[in-house]
Amino acid sequence: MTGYKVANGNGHSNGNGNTKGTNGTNGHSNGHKSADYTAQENPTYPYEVIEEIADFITKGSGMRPKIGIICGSGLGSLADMIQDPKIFEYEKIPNFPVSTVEGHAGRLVVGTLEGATVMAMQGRFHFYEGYPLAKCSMPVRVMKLCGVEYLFATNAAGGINPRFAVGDIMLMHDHVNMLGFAGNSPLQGPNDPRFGPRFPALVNSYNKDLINKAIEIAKAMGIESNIHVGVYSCLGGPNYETIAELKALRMMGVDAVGMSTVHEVITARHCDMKVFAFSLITNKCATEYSDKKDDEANHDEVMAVAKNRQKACCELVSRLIREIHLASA
Ligand SMILES: O=P(O)(O)O[C@@H]1C[C@H](O)[C@@H](CO)O1
Ligand SMILES: Nc1nc2[nH]cnc2c(=O)[nH]1
Repeated sequence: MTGYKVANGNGHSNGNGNTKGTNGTNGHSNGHKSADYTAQENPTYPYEVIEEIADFITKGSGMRPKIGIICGSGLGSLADMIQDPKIFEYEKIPNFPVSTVEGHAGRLVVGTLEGATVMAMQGRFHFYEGYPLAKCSMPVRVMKLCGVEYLFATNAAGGINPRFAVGDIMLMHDHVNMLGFAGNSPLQGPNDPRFGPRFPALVNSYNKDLINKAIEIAKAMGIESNIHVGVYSCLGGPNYETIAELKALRMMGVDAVGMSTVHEVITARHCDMKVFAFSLITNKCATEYSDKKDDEANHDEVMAVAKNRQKACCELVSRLIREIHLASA
C-alpha cells in the first residue's frame, strides 16, 4: 500500500521537498499516490502501511532486529555504537515522518550491538512538532513488525525530585500520562487487534527485571549514586513548565518531566513489547518562585548535558543489551 498519506495538517513532508517544520499542505509528498485521511477520521496508520514500512527496512537491512532503541535529545550517539550499520534516512523511508528538532538527526540505524540485532531511531517525533500521537509512536509498530521484542526508550528530562542532580539517570518505573488526562492517546481511533487489545492494561509497563539488571550494571560501572528509579510525565511542550505546573506535578508524584516517551511506551505495551526506559536529567526544575535566571530551562543546556553524559548512557544501554543477548543465546 504505497502512497498512504496521513492528512493531519502538520505540513511535514518526507519527500524530496523535505519540508521541516513549515506549514503547508498536509502529510507526505514522497511522489507516491496518496489516499486521504484526516486526523479526525483516521489518526492511525493501517496495518498494511506499517507492514510495508517494516518490509522496506527488513529487506533493505537483511535483518530482523530484536531490540528497538529510541534516542532522546542529544543521545543520538547511542545509535553510533551499532556495528555494520545500515542507515535509513527518514526522508527515504516510505510514509515516514521527518525529524524537525535539533539533536534528532532523523535516521534509522539497523545493525548489531553486543551481538544483538538492533534498530535505533536517531531522532524521535514529538507532539509539539505538530504530529498526532499515533504518528509520533508509529515507528514503534514498525519495530514490532520488524521483529522487535524489546523497546529501549531514552529521553532528556527536567528533574523535579529535589534529590536529582543534573547528569543523573532516572530509570522509569512508571509514568503519568498528562496528554492522556487531556483525552489524547496514540491508541485513539479504530483498534486493530493484530497489534493488541482495545483496552490494554498499563500496570507493570516497565520491565522490572530490566530495571534490576540496569541497577546492577550501574553499580558495576560505579555510578549507582547517579541512578534513580522514578516516575516520568510527558507534557505536550514545546514550552517548558511554569513553577505552578512543576509544583502540581511534584504533588502528583512525578520525579522527571519531559515531552516524549509515554506514547511510545503505550504503543509498545499495546503490542506486548518489553519496555526499558530512562530519563537523563538535563536540568533541575524549580518548584519555588525566585528571580534566578538559572531556573529557566533551555534546549542548549539540555543538549550540552546530554553530550557530557552520553558515554555513561551508551555504556548502560550496551551492557544491558549484552545481558539480554547472552540470556537468550
Ligand atoms: O526527545 P526528548 O524527550 O529526549 O527531548 C526533550 C523534550 C524536548 O524535545 C526537548 C526539550 O529540550 O528535549
Ligand atoms: N517538559 C520538559 N522537557 C524537558 N526536556 C528536558 N528538560 C525538560 C524540562 O524541564 N521539561
